[in-house]
This record gives sequence, structure tokens and C-alpha cells, in this order.
Amino acid sequence: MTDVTISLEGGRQDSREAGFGDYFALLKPRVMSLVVFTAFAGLIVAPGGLHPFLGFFAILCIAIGGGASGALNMWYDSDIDRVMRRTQSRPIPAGRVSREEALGLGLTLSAFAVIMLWLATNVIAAGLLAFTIFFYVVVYTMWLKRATPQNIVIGGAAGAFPPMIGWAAVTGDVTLSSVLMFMLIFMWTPPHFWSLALFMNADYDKAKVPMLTVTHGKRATRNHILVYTILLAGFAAAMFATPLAGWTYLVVAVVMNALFVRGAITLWKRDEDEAEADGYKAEKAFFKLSLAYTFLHFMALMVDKALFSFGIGGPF
Ligand code: HEM
Ligand SMILES: CC(C)=CCC/C(C)=C/CC/C(C)=C/COP(=O)(O)OP(=O)(O)O
Repeated sequence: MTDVTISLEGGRQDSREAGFGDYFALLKPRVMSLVVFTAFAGLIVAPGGLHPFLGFFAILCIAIGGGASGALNMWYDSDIDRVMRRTQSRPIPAGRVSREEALGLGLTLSAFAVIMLWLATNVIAAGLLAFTIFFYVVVYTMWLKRATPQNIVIGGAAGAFPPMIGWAAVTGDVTLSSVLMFMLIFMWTPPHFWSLALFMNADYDKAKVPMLTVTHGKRATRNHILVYTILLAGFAAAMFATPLAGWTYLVVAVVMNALFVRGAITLWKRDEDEAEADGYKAEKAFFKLSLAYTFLHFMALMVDKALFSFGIGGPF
């Protein structure tokens, strides 16, 4: 373990020796938990089956690959992370892990995860994992994030691939059903992130990251959240008419989309004085709801798959 004591302007300097927890934090474990869960859902709802050991190993590879992409994101973004309050105590800006170590860890784990997934399952799943890491690190982090307020709309595709990877690990292909799961996350990402940006705007402003809240203001961001949430609700409802979804999905989709649209309308109606006065309560609640939204939709798809296998429900 290395003791890094470089001086980093703005970062919260911490010269204690780096421990396992610091290297683990580089993998963005909290965010990746939902990424891994959606990959797991893709694997479960795919037709056919994988030996439980191989299935577990495939999910482990996706988790390692996702974590590695988080480390590469932190390697490249250490200058931004040093400026933003939310990210200042991450291992690199805090001075506990060097950029070189994060780069080395990210590249090694990426290669390991892709090769192992290939050996354990197939080239399509491994290729998708490699492409996802590339998309998050190169397309989103290195290019779009600092270039355009559409950064997360396009870059969000990276976070939408994991269920496709899980599906491909079982079937070895990319089909309409796996693309539908991709689309659900792809359309969910903008409301998920922009609600957070509403109460984290000062950070992005300070770091000069062109998030929509910075370039077009919070009013425009609230309008965008509403439009994307309505589009998402339409798409989520239409997914009921596909063989992937059953009655559990329908119930979850109706409840969660009603709540999500209601939340988006609440955010749309609020002005900044009101939001500041109550500490962005509604925005924070909407962000939390966004996490439950994805978790429950994918959970419902898995429950329906189990019910189908008992002959209950059956594809619509
Ligand atoms: C480009 C797309 C995305 C952007 C820009 C984005 C941005 C963010 C940010 C800035 C946070 C706060 C992170 C922190 O804790 O420091 C966050 C939290 C989170 N995101 Fe996303 N996100 C994206 C896509 C996703 C995807 C695809 C998933 C999973 C399917 C996801 C799951 C989560 C979770 C679970 C948290 C909460 C972590 C916690 O408990 O602190 N995000 N997101
Ligand atoms: C399997 C695999 C490779 C999965 C990757 C999934 C993926 C791309 C998730 C995106 C999640 C995320 C935290 C984006 C944050 O944006 P940011 O990096 O701008 O956030 P930050 O400010 O917290 O660093």
C-alpha cells in the first residue's frame, strides 16, 4: 500500500496510508450496486439458463468491469473531483491514492473482467462489457462530460448496457428484448441525474462542468426533467406489451411511473426561492425515488419471469 503525500490544491489533504477501503472506493461501489443489479436482472430474464456458478462469475466480472470504469473515471476526473465538495474526499483528491495507481488498477481490472467474462461466457457479452467501459471512460468522461450539456443524455448509454451484458452472457446475442431494457435505463438517466444536479449545481458551476443546470439554468433543467419523465413513463408503459413483462411489471410500472410523473410535476412547479428555502427537499426525494424506480422495474421483470416459469401470467 502506498503512502501518497502529494499536495493537491483544493482537495482535503490526508496523508494517512492508503488502505483496502480507499482502493475499494475507487470502484464507486454504491453507484455500481444498481448497475450490477440490472445486469443480474438481464441475466435472469434471458431465455435459457447458465450454470449458477457461471452466472455468479459473470456478474462478478460485470461488477469488476463496472468498478474498474469507476476507477478510470476518477483517474481522469481528479481535477474536477478536487474542486467539488461532494467528491473532495475521494481517495485521489484526498491524496491517499495517486492517479497512476488508479489508472493501473482501472486498466488491470478492466482487462481482467473482459477476458474472464469471455472465457466464462461468450465473446458478445465480453465485447459489450469492453464497449461499456470504453463508452463510460472515453466517450462520457474524457469527451462529452466537459464538452456539452447533453453529456449525460448521450453518455447515459454507458449505464444502460449492463442488462444487455447480463442477457448476452446467457444467450450470446443482442435482441429486441435486451434493447428494451437498455432503453428503459437510457431514458431514466436524465431525470435521475438532473434532479441531483439541481441541488448540486454549485459544485458543477465551481468545477466548470457544463451540466444543464450550469449552461441553461435550473428552470430549463426542471422543464427537461418533466419532458423526459413523461417520455420515460410512456416507454415504461409500452414495455408491458412485450414478452418480457407480466402483471407484476404492470403494477410496478403503473405505481412507480405515476409517482415519478407526479414528482416531476412538483419539481416543475417549484421556483428556486422555494427550493432553497426548504433545502431542495422535493429534488432530493425525486432523486431517491429515481433509484427505487429502476430497482423495482427490474425486480418486477425478474418476478414475472419466475411466475412465467410456474405457468402464471405468461407473456402478454
Ligand atoms: C451518465 C449517467 C449517470 C450520471 C451522470 C449519474 C450521476 C450520478 C451522480 C453524480 C451520483 C452521486 C454519486 C455519488 O454518490 O457521489 C449518482 C448516484 C447514484 N447513481 Fe447515478 N448517474 C448515472 C447513471 C446511473 C446508472 C445507469 C445507475 C444504475 C443503473 C446509477 C445509479 C446510481 C446510484 C445507485 C446512486 C446512489 C449512490 C449512493 O447511494 O450514494 N446511476 N449518480
Ligand atoms: C459495466 C459497466 C462498465 C458499467 C458502467 C456503468 C456506468 C457508466 C454507470 C454510470 C454511473 C455514474 C456514476 C455516472 C456518474 O457520472 P460522473 O462520472 O460524472 O459522476 P461523479 O461526479 O460522481 O464522478
